[in-house]
Amino acid sequence: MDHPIFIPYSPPNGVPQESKLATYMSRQNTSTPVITNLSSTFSKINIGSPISSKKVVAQSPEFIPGSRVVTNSASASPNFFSSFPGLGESITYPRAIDSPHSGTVSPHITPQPSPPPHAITNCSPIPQVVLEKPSVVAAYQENVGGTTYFYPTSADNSVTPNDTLNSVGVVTSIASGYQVYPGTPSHVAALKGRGGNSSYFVSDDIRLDILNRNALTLMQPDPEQFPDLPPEVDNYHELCPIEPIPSNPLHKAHLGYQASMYKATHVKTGTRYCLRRIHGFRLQNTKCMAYVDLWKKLIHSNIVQLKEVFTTKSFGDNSLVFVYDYHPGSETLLSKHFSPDQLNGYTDPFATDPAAPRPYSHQKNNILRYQQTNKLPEPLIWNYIIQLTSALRIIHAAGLACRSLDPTKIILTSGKRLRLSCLGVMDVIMNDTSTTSNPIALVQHYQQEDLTALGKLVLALACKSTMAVQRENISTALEVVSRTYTPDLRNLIMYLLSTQQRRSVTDLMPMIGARFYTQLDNVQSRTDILENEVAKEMENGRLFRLMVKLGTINERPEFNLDGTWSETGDRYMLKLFRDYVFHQVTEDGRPWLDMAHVVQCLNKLDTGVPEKVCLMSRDEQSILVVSYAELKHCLEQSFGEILNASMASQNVT
Ligand SMILES: Nc1ncnc2c1ncn2[C@@H]1O[C@H](COP(=O)(O)OP(=O)(O)OP(=O)(O)O)[C@@H](O)[C@H]1O
Repeated sequence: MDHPIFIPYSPPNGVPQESKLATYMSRQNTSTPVITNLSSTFSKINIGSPISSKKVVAQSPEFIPGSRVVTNSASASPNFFSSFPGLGESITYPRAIDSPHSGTVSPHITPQPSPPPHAITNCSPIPQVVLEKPSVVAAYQENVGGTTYFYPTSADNSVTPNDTLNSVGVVTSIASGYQVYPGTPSHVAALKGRGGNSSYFVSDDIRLDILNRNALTLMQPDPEQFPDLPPEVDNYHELCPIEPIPSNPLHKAHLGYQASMYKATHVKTGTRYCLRRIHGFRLQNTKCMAYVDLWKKLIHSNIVQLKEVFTTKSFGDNSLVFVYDYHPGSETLLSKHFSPDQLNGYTDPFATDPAAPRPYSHQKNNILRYQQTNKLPEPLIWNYIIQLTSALRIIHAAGLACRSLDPTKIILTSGKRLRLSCLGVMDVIMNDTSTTSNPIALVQHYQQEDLTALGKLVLALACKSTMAVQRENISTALEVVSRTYTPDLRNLIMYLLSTQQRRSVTDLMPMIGARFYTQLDNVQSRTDILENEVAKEMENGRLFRLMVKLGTINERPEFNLDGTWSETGDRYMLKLFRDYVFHQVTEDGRPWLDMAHVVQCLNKLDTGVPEKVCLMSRDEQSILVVSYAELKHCLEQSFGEILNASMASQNVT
């Protein structure tokens, strides 16, 4: 590790014994600090530092020393990887205190704004390049912000600055000396209209969506509004109704049984689940639990997984509870596409009484006008078909049937994701599969019913009316579909509604055809976008952890009864570093804010690169030249002390 170089301004030949710097030096048992004359030292070192009074060429100390030729200093601007000018070229000597922040000033700099994100993404960080073997016979040339850098390359000219040769002579890439988010990849930037964004933080739409889901996940019920909620039901507590509990007990669902939905937290794991409670239900026998076991094993991106089923008296009755994964912010297909406020002011013409004395042509025109205004885009309907058939395919393959393919039992979450939400309920409530002599034939019958239900659902979506699937409306509805959608969609519906033949979900695949590729492309593009968001947040998360360590150490009022702990030794160095990173000011004393500077410094600290940095004491009397490696050591050391002390105190208590 590099020895830090201490540069006292006054007195010239040493650091005052009582100074804070001295506390740092005295902790350096193994390394002898180099104390040197300020100006002579500055003329020798060539490092990035904010201390400068004039604009100088952008240069990154990570570029190979000695192998770089800078050709265009005038137009050079600093970039994300080299925010600061080199000390060797221009120095503002520490002055007597003359700043508005008298006594507490940070090093002065000539602020040089970071380039905009797109410019940043164009820079090439070339840290720590180690060309091991080949003799340098040619130069690789690169222009960064108007400055041309030359790098040595191998004899065959095939080695770029990012390349090195491993011991067996095979070209391999080496990673940069410190981690950094390299900017939006071009293939994601091209998806901008589809959600790509070039900021360094997660995009607004994704952020809002996640915030909303988090808020719903953490939501607690108002005890005054729900006084009857049991505090605990089986292994679940913190029950919170997902929908208003119907005051009218005659509001029935699921074959005559009232049902209600709750979000709940598992007492042991803290995971949130969705409980579907069937009120007043007595389970006659447990044979149906074999089906529950089959459902529990079914995992698919288009179904809400069933976790467990239990009976309980905690609600004051005999309730049957189905526990599912919780998908916050979901809405049913019914409320998304068939609620009155989705009908653009129209009333559903299919819902009007067919026996009403109105000429048929009038009714038909009415339907067509309504349908034209409310029509769902055909790609969206195919998107739904692909997702629903995808779920049905694995359900049927598992020897099960959905039995609840209904717009109220299909939930929709962000990204147009559909999930079947009520699986297994019918198998338990009806319990008919256990009483029949031929359960396989019964399941096959229900599978056929699933396909009919799918046909009706697609027809309802295409006509934007749940009434379109009524027996008396079907022929008109099919006519409407023929007029407004492709023959493929009509044929699919016809196939699903034709009950004479035995149908299979796999027969739908050729009907979907090449639309499957469109869907795949959309999903993969979305994955690319989300992966880029993760890449950003991964870096942000890493820097956050680093900031937590720094914040835990900096300004700690007292440690182990030592009130000066955070101001002395390693911690003093970290305090000066904190000033260097966050408290820069311009020459006229204004705060200088540059996110790129902060990110770059923290990244270098995290990795502990050998690059040196100039830290100035607040009284501006001393400058310390120290490597990031040394700072990292200080950080780890100091945080380790705090960590150990915290664990020791835990052991005591
Ligand atoms: N697994 C789940 N996670 C989160 N919310 C869900 C989940 N399943 C359903 N929901 C939500 O719970 C609410 C009620 O669902 P439910 O299946 O009872 O529909 P419904 O329209 O109330 O039907 P019904 O009138 O038959 O009860 C809906 O808003 C739905 O989005």
